[in-house]
Amino acid sequence: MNNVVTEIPLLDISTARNADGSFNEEFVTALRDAAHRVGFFQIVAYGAYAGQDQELLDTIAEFFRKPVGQKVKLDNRNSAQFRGYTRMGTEITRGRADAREQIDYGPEREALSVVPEDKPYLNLQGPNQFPADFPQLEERAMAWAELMNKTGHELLSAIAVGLGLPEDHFDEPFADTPSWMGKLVHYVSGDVVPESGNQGVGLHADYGFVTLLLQDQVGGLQVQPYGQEEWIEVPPTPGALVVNLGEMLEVATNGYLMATIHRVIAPPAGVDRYSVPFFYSPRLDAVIDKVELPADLAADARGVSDDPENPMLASYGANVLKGWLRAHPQTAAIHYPELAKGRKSA
Ligand SMILES: O=C(O)CCC(=O)C(=O)O
Ligand SMILES: [Fe+2]
Repeated sequence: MNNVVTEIPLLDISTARNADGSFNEEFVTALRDAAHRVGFFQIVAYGAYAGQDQELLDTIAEFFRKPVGQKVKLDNRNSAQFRGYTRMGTEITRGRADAREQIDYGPEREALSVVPEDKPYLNLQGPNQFPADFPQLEERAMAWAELMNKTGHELLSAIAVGLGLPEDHFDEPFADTPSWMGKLVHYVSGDVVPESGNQGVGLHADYGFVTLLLQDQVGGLQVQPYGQEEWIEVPPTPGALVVNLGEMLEVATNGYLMATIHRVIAPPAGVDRYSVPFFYSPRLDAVIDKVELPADLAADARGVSDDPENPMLASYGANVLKGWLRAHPQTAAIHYPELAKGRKSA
């Protein structure tokens, strides 16, 4: 039985490589331990310019202070890609409204004109919705995404090395048209969205490979490491980025690495919380093969979670579309009526 985890590890990613460019063994071991045991950790020194994190959070706060009439011009119900603005309390997790509003965004590409019926997730390629009259939001969000893509690649390379694989093991599924996702999120207290209780976002695991999260100093993000009842808080830490693993890595490693369950408790009355989750993700049509683990690691693989409400799919596109349909039922009913009909809410 595992010991109870009480702390979220903190790693300095500027120590990830030796002077000759190879990965540093001590870093790789600490990363593997954090990823396996907790599934959540924080990193510092990831290469943001001084003040970049706060500037982004301030820009988001300024956007969300605009009247809702202006924000709904970017309504994600107009987007088959689920991009743009989600109104307060309309995103659903575990069947309950979340006390947050947000903008979802991704790579700016044209939607495909023809999508094969058996690959509906290819519809997720398409344009963003950003406010034309507040251009700094798009500029800063996209610059952030570039930094997060670099950081995500570095972390996944180090994770590969920790699993005894070549550092470029996971590169191919990310080549050409990777389908990363960013979110600009504003949480409010539960009394603003009474049906949420105090659910900022309900408990869930992330769909992709690696999530890189910028949170402000308010707090409320909680994690439930594998096999334990106790929730632990991810303490807001100036200069740090929170990292957690998604379902694709759990599938690929047969549960040696886990998509750890987490949630956000809504802030107290009158307090706003802002965060920027970034999901470092491969092409929509990527299918992830299981990796061959060294025997000592394979012995510690825990298998893939068997939650009938949340089957894990090796096809990245199918896995991510499953998540969008569940979280945004109104948008799903408009753009994916056949698929939306077939699923019960989870
Ligand atoms: O805002 C946060 O702190 C976490 C959000 C989250 O877990 C998600 O959007 O997947
Ligand atoms: Fe999450």
